[in-house]
Amino acid sequence: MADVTVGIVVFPGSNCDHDTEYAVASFPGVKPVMLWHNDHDLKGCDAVILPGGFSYGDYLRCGSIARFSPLMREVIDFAGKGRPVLGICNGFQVLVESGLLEGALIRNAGRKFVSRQTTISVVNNATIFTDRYEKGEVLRVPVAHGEGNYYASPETIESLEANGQVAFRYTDAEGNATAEANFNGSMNNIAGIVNRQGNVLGLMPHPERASEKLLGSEDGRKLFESLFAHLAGA
Ligand SMILES: NC(=O)CC[C@H](N)C(=O)O
Repeated sequence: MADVTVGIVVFPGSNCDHDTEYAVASFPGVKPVMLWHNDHDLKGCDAVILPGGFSYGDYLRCGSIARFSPLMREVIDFAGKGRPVLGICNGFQVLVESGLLEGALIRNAGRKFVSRQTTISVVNNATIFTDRYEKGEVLRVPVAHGEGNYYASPETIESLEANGQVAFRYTDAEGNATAEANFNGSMNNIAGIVNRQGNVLGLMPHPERASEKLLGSEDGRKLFESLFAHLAGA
């Protein structure tokens, strides 16, 4: 695989930045580059990842202050040019607050922070982030969030579904989108979506925490593999 560089944006309060760096660095030919939120330069990276955490202490709403970080102007511009941007958990929240993805992430149904293993299914495997998965493949990927309840207007939900923008759904181990699997109350069991152009993905589960056997699951690896193969032109 040709060398690719992946920028990981560090906000004050990020706490999955180094987990993400570790996971990214485990792929041959892929170099993680840490990017400070207060800079203005994406340093020529081929893709940008907004990692999980508690940017700005989750004040107001998760991601709502991080969205105004100087580097986010560059990220919005980069995404507008069709370049790949991935937001994981708090990163997903920053993406919806920035308007790069539709909808909102509100308090979990049950009002509690939830940290646990989940099962999710690949709904759309025809994206640059998911094409190494089978359609309907069931993955074990952990979550840890307080505001992961995906919400949007019925019209938006309808268009996300119709356009194949739902990338992942919370399901049971058989791939059924049951109410029990939907622990945070997300509309249509939505765990991750892409933008209309397909170059921006946000998801609440943490693929970087499911990237090697020792962590209990490797099911998140193919997400990175899909993206990195795309970047390398493979
Ligand atoms: N792991 C995370 O990124 C958590 C995101 C955010 N702090 C929340 O609780 O919803």
